[in-house]
Amino acid sequence: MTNSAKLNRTMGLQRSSTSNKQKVQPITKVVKNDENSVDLSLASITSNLHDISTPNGPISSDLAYNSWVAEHPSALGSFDRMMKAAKGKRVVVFLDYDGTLSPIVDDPDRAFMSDEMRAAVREVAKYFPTAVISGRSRDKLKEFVQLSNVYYAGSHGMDILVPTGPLNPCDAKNHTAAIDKKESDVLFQPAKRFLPAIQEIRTLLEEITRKVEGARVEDNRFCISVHFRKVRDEDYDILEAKVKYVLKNYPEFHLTLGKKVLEVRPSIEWNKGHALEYILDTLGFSSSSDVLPLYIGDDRTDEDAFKVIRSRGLGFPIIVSSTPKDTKACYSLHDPSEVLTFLLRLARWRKESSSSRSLAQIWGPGNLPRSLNRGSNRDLEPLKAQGNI
Ligand SMILES: O=P(O)(O)OC[C@H]1O[C@H](O[C@H]2O[C@H](CO)[C@@H](O)[C@H](O)[C@H]2O)[C@H](O)[C@@H](O)[C@@H]1O
Repeated sequence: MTNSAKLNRTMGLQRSSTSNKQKVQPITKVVKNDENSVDLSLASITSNLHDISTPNGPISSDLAYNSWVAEHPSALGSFDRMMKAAKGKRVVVFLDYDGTLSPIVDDPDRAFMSDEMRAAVREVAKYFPTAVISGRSRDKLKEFVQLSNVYYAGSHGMDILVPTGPLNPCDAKNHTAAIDKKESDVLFQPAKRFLPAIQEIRTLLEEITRKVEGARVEDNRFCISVHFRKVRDEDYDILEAKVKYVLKNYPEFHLTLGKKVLEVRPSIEWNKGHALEYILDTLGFSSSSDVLPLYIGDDRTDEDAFKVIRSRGLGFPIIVSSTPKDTKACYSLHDPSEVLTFLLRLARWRKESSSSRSLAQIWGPGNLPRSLNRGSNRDLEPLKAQGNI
């Protein structure tokens, strides 16, 4: 990154009010190079710059990234402003796993989270209700994260384990007592009825992709991933055709695209956005107007959660990306190492503001020194205040 890019990130450039148009939808034709997808408007702005080179190489990618960060300011550079807006609100933290808490690596079984990241998430979860929502199976997710003070939602939110709360009776059919867990926990599995078909599909996919070198099928319980990160470019089309061939006999399923991965999912109206709302409901936060969800994620499926936060009108949708991307997120972080820094700052901020709360009790209401005083109501609506909704 150039010095000017770093400076822009540190400053947390102000976002303009332009809206983004991408919708996360089932795909019919897959566009493969998803990790490098560029916002079309940026592409058009910078398309003529690709040939411009400096003694240090081409400048176009930095320029495109800087313009994008201007639209999606760094959550680190904007941290103080964000926290000022969060004062007096109940912050609930939602984290994606792959590409957010762990770096993207070739082997999905080795996408480990660092000890530092684990400690940071543990610390955040001490101060805020915290959930990890991932495309992974819930068991695998828990195996990676290894924390007992967070909530887990696997299979893109189709497998949620939460403590019993004020449950919506309409959802009762989707609840199962969590046998292996605490008695007070329930499992929410809205795609339960698809399990036998999902297992059939997994077996067929394993068989049919066996001869495509580098292809790998991962069982995520309520969805199946077909990885192509290690598949040769020239073999991709045949892999995609094979996956689609299997799906022809399963009209209740559809295909979506993640980072070098095709994902087979049951066609129910349930995604990470619904999972976020469900978890807020179950924790008893549904009707509170002072709840501020903060969601950090890097992939297409996280866009559903960003959209929900935008429609609530309050919260921080943060995308992790080192390249410009069309997104509904308002803020950005460059990579998992910035996620780590952000989480540490978040926990420290709450720790420090908790101590100033105790001071308020000692000093008595209204007697706090100015520097410790809470923000005014004007500061309590981050998205609105920034013109982001
Ligand atoms: O919702 P997420 O936690 O982001 O999970 C989405 C998918 O992540 C994993 O795949 C991605 O990460 C792998 C490890 O870094 C990488 O090899 C792969 O190319 C990425 O697509 C996971 O393996 C999938 O099952 C998840 O659906």
